Amino acid sequence: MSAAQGTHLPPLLVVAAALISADGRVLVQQRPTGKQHAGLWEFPGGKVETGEYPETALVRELAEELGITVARAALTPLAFSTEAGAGRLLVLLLYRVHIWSGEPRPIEAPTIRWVSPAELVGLPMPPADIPLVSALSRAGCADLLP
Ligand SMILES: Nc1nc2c([nH]c(=O)n2[C@H]2C[C@H](O)[C@@H](COP(=O)(O)OP(=O)(O)OP(=O)(O)O)O2)c(=O)[nH]1
Repeated sequence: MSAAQGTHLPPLLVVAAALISADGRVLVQQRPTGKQHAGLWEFPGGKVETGEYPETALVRELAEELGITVARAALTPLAFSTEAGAGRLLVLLLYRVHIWSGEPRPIEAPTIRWVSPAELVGLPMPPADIPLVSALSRAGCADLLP
């Protein structure tokens, strides 16, 4: 079945965060070995569980992956993308986040990095991230500040 025809499976909803530092840099993390897209850089986040609100899922994922606490009110929708994956449509929602408590540390990922929107463009990332990176780099560092 072609991507244009869609699939019979419901879309896979994934939420992710562009954590933005005081100087306008964005946090990315490397996907762990053994997972799809291993070694590529991604925005922290993960799958929305059945019955879960996207924002609740992202608050949960940021605590699990980076050890930080984020209020739902601190999540601002930034961009989204869709990608026809292996038999299932991925819908990726990206939120911007300026306020959190705790120091982000790589709990599940091998490495995290803070990069400028321009540096993001050159990083190897999953295909669904490309439109999100374009949205971020169009915004530029100054526009990303709160
Ligand atoms: N978190 C995240 N996932 C992304 C990005 N880009 C992208 O294509 N994905 C895809 C990869 C996976 O197919 C899916 C997220 O899966 P995941 O394995 O990170 O989700 P999870 O944390 O819930 O992991 P798990 O419990 O199922 O192992 O979304 C991104 O920037 N961030």
